[in-house]
Amino acid sequence: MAPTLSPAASSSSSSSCDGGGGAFSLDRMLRRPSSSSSSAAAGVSAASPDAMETDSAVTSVADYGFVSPAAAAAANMDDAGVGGGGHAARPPLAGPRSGFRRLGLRGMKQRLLVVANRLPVSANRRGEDQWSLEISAGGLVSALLGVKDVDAKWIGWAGVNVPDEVGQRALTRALAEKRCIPVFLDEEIVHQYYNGYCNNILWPLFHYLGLPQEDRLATTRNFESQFNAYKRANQMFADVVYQHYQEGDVIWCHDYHLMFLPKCLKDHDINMKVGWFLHTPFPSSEIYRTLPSRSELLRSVLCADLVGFHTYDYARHFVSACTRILGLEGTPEGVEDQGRLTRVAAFPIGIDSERFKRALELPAVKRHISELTQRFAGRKVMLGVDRLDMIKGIPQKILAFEKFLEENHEWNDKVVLLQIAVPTRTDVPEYQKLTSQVHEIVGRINGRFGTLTAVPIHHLDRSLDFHALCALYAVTDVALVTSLRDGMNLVSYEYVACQGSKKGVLILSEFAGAAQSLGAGAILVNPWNITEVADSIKHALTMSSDEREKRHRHNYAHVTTHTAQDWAETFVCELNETVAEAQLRIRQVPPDLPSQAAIQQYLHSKNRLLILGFNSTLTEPVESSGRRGGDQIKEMELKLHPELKGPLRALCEDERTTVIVLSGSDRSVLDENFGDFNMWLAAEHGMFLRPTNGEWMTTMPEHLNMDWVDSVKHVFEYFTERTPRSHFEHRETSFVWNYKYADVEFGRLQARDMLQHLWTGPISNAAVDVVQGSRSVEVRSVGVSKGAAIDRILGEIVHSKSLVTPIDYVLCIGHFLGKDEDIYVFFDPEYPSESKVKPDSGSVSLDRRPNGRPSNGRSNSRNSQSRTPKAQAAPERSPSSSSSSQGTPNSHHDWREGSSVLDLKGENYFSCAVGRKRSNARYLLNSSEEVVSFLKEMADTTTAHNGFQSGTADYMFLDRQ
Ligand SMILES: O=P(O)(O)OC[C@H]1O[C@H](O[C@H]2O[C@H](CO)[C@@H](O)[C@H](O)[C@H]2O)[C@H](O)[C@@H](O)[C@@H]1O
Ligand SMILES: O=c1ccn([C@@H]2O[C@H](COP(=O)(O)OP(=O)(O)O)[C@@H](O)[C@H]2O)c(=O)[nH]1
Repeated sequence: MAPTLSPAASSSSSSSCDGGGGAFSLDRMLRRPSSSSSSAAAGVSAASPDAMETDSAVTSVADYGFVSPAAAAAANMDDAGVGGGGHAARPPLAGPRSGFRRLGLRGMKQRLLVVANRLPVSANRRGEDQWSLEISAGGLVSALLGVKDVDAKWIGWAGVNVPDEVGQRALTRALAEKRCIPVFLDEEIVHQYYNGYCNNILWPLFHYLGLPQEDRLATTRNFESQFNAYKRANQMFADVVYQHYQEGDVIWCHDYHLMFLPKCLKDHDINMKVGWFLHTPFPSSEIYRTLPSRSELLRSVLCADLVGFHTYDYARHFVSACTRILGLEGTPEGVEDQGRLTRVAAFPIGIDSERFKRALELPAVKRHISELTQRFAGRKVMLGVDRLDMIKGIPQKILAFEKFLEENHEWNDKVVLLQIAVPTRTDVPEYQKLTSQVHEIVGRINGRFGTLTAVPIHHLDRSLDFHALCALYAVTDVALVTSLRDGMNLVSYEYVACQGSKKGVLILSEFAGAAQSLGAGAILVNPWNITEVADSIKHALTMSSDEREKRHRHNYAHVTTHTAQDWAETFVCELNETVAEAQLRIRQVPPDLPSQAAIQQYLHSKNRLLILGFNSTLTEPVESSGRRGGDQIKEMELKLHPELKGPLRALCEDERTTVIVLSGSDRSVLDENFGDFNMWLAAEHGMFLRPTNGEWMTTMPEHLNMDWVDSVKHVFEYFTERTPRSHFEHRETSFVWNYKYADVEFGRLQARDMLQHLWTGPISNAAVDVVQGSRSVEVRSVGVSKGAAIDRILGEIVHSKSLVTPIDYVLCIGHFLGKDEDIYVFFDPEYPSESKVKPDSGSVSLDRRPNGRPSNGRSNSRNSQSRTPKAQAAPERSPSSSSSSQGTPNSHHDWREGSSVLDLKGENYFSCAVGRKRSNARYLLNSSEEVVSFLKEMADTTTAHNGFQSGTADYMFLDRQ
């Protein structure tokens, strides 16, 4: 499995995937169709002849083949790529990375649907129903073409507007030959979605160029419609996926064009396996958060099961954006939202290096090489190959070259820079401006340094075919990659792959993803530092052959072992594993509270106990998200949800119901919110108890050691002062430091540091528990926990109410920290009794009661629960100390001995965690809003039920004294 948030090593780490057995296969995509099959389809003409393959051993870029139906049939595969004996017809793949988990029916292979904005071919119309197809240039296309042995279809836009049905049908047929499926986008949507939102907004932003600044108002106005078009376009891609999806397929969405797609897909079918990979950088959250639609896009991407990036940095930025902007939990594995994990990892892409090496052996390429060698004899040749995009730093590169010429006159006639600038996104004004800017600089420099016979810069505004490109890569002495930002940059990989004999030097921008993999062998530069780049050019041109060789060897080893195929296999394998793990996790998540059953059992029971947490259970929701963090002041002042007042009062007034609010908050907070309710209040995790209409008393175990308080206070003050927007609460038996509103990453670091202090500092031997929440650190005396307290609280209630009927219904709802979840277990009749006493739980302190009588721990309690109830009055006790303002409950009684106060079986015990998926509770409610609806319904139903019964039965009052 790929290590998450660390590079998913693309060469060896996926061997575990083989465990799934069988070959996952995308291989047809790369098979070269026979000439008959490629021209046989009606209306399909061959791609441009100069790009056609001349050596049968190597596939050319132009028809880098997708399987034809005939070829598929020959391999016993149907057109959908799922054939009866498909995989048997093919030899098993060699090597440790060859296997992907095979899912689905025996003999069928898992299929991959690659969804990317662009198909790997662009279509040119040759007549009403005639199309020619040509490979499109670009990193993503090159990488996926390098992926062999996977059974895939590619869904995307053919890069052309086809308004008529005849044309659409013909193109669909032609593309089917290449296992491509078109998404038809009309001109307006392409303008708004592709030129607008993708290339004018997301692309510059993701490459740190910021949002468009001129004419702010117009941008804001356009933004809305462009974003809507973006969503619409993503939905159109999704619609095509639905049509072709078969259960078990893997859907791999690519790039910033399709950030909305994971959501569309999961909304349609939650069981789809969806991966999303970003080919560009993901910027620092400080840049990303300027995007108006930032949250919607993040949330949509998080719908995917697996989210991949080229580098660890991009993955880290993404997780950081999710924590800071959405307020979600970033974990080493990814991003967690309400217990659902989206795995996030780095999967550095590679190339099909063998294809380049083989190409160098082709006669056509050799011819090119010899022509170029002659043409530039006596001069060193430097090469730049880029799409004409501002992120590629072409002007900066040329200016650095100018500076080099300026400072090194001896090189004036001895070096040439060949710059291939492939036109791209030519409809976007920014790109048009860049073209003129580059032309102007090139013209100026050539004018300045050129001679009658030679110019220093050869600038080509066009793409080259594969053979010409390989030849160029092979003959040049230096490659100059000066991207201002670049997701990876495959040109640098391709250059290294073709330099087996020459061992030329790679000058590489430190802002390209490739710098992380090729940084050791390349000369790394900051492209903004023109002087540094100029110096590096000199260094490269004058480098000793020994140094060149060493550097080259390093990079060559990387490029030839981290291939595109490894990349894709690792990603798909990881996606399969992620989904399998998620399914396991889901199985462990408790089910939703069966509210009807809980209400019906409640109605038909005679003596009920409701234990309710307060914070995030009964409180009114406060909008809170990440950095802005909602309303801190409001949230710090806990308030009972206004809609709960009525229902809660109705439940409390029912004679057969005892309600306890059990909270970590201190007494004043509970007094303020529940002072006039007919209920029991337990503050500070149950260390203080207030009976209905009574006074507070303490339930603290005797000898509770509080010597640690001063030291802890000192540590908490120290960290609060140094962590903006954090705060701490000092309670009688605990301290809580809360950093929910602080910068999440800083808060987490500070928390880690604080824990170090607490564990190793002056209180390391104190009798305290350090409890970590998701954004808090709490220190409590040993023995302070809700589970431990409930034992004492229950004893107190039993006494005060002189119970004659056993409690035959318990509902316990709370958003409790792990440590306090022992309360769920305390009542659970089906929980093994041994596990109810946790070594560090407060129940241990019960055994130290001064009367020396063992409190029986949980086993007695459990025995009594499982016995047939015999209503017994609880033992007599001395007058309650609850009348004193700070009394102590009778600690000598043992309310369970010889009595059966609990009559709980599985069906009348409902423990329920709020908003936590990992819980010991039996059930879940997802939010405090759900708690509100549930308690309302319970109260309403009970009122109606009691009303109906009141005329006929008085028994409800008979069970109590
Ligand atoms: O289709 P276009 O709009 O013309 O753009 C071409 C592609 O450019 C981007 O490529 C990125 O992917 C490469 C492979 O992962 C990576 O090496 C490079 O750094 C990126 O810029 C873009 O992400 C693709 O979607 C475009 O198709
Ligand atoms: O004339 C050309 C120039 C470049 N490329 C290919 O375009 C890709 C560029 O990928 P890169 O990752 O360097 O950058 P991107 O253009 O995707 O941002 C490489 O695979 C090149 O081989 C091409 O096919 N024809």
